[in-house]
Amino acid sequence: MPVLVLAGFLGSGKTTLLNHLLHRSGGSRIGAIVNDFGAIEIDALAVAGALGDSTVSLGNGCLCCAVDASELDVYLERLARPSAGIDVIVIEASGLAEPEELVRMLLASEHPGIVYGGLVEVVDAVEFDDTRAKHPEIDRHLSLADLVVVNKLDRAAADAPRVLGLVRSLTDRAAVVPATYGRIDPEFLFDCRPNEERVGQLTFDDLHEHTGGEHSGDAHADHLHAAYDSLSFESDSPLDPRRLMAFLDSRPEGLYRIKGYVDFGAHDSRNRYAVHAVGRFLRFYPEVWGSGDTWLTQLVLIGTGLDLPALGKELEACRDGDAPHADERGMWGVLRYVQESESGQELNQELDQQPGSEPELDPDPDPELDD
Ligand SMILES: Nc1nc2c(ncn2[C@@H]2O[C@H](COP(=O)(O)OP(=O)(O)OP(=O)(O)O)[C@@H](O)[C@H]2O)c(=O)[nH]1
Repeated sequence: MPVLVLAGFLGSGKTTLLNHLLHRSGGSRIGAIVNDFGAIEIDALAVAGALGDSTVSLGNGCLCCAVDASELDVYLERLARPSAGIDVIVIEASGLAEPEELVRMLLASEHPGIVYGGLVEVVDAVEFDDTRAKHPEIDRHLSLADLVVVNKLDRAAADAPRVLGLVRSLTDRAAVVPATYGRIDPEFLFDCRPNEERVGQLTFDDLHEHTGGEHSGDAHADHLHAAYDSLSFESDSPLDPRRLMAFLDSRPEGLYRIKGYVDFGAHDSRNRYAVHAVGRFLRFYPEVWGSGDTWLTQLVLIGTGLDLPALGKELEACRDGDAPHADERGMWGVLRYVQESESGQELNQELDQQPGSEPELDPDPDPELDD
């Protein structure tokens, strides 16, 4: 059974692409191993409808460091057994994982039924230049890829030819596929074949180094995630939408990624709100609460140079002390960042936040009434 690695920097669209594949894979059944950087497994929660036999979640830390190949084998074994009826396994790496390490782990796997199926890298076309400037190692990741999906082209239409050309120049014969919301033909995935030469470059010593001995503390010092911290926040009392918006509006530059689910209590008792921030991009996605759901807020914040205790306190201060008296205007700030439908995407394209600024789209018919 082929096992593919789905990698790409924080927020590039890996979970979105995986969800697309899970919905559109035709007759083929995809097993997923989802690896989250934060302690709360937001990505696993977001992998739609697939939780159960065909999805395994590995939380809290990058797979490239958190488990060794034999642990990964246990998870592969679970998905690869014939009774699971799975045709291909996709490992969604955390946005800070080292793809090379994951490939090595798969090549070192002792599971007889699996074969390394290639590396898929997802690129955020909007953030690509900034991400490369901050993390030159991204170029190396792309050079190892067998398929590169240049995503978010809806937000980078004018720049698409340049970004696609640049990505092509950084890859080594990999297929480069343009995409929006990760909507690629699943055939690309099944056709994705690892380049034997690149795989051959990972020597026996590399494999031995990774699987044979203890990791020394320094072995991972140059990994992308070494400079990143994460904060996981959970609250069973609802958050006040105005306070949360004030927090988000003033979030520090280093806070690159926020993801999770927010309970606004009586402000909207029908929906929880999935929230995603990637750089200055911010969106909320209302999702109707299920009857068995526990009403909770669960957030993961990831970034560099963060004062985590201070951020934690600020989030705690977003708790709503006055929940039963929710007024309908309280949600307006949040609703400005809701993408109503995919056809409404154009409206939202220009909504990306500038630090401290208000978005242009204003659903408030009478700004005087706003507090
Ligand atoms: N406009 C736009 N937004 C997108 C596109 N693809 C993904 N997004 C949004 O980008 C945000 C991050 O997407 P995810 O799929 O969670 O990204 P990820 O790579 O799994 O994130 P991490 O696991 O944190 O690294 C979400 O708000 C998505 O809805 C796209 O093509 N266009």
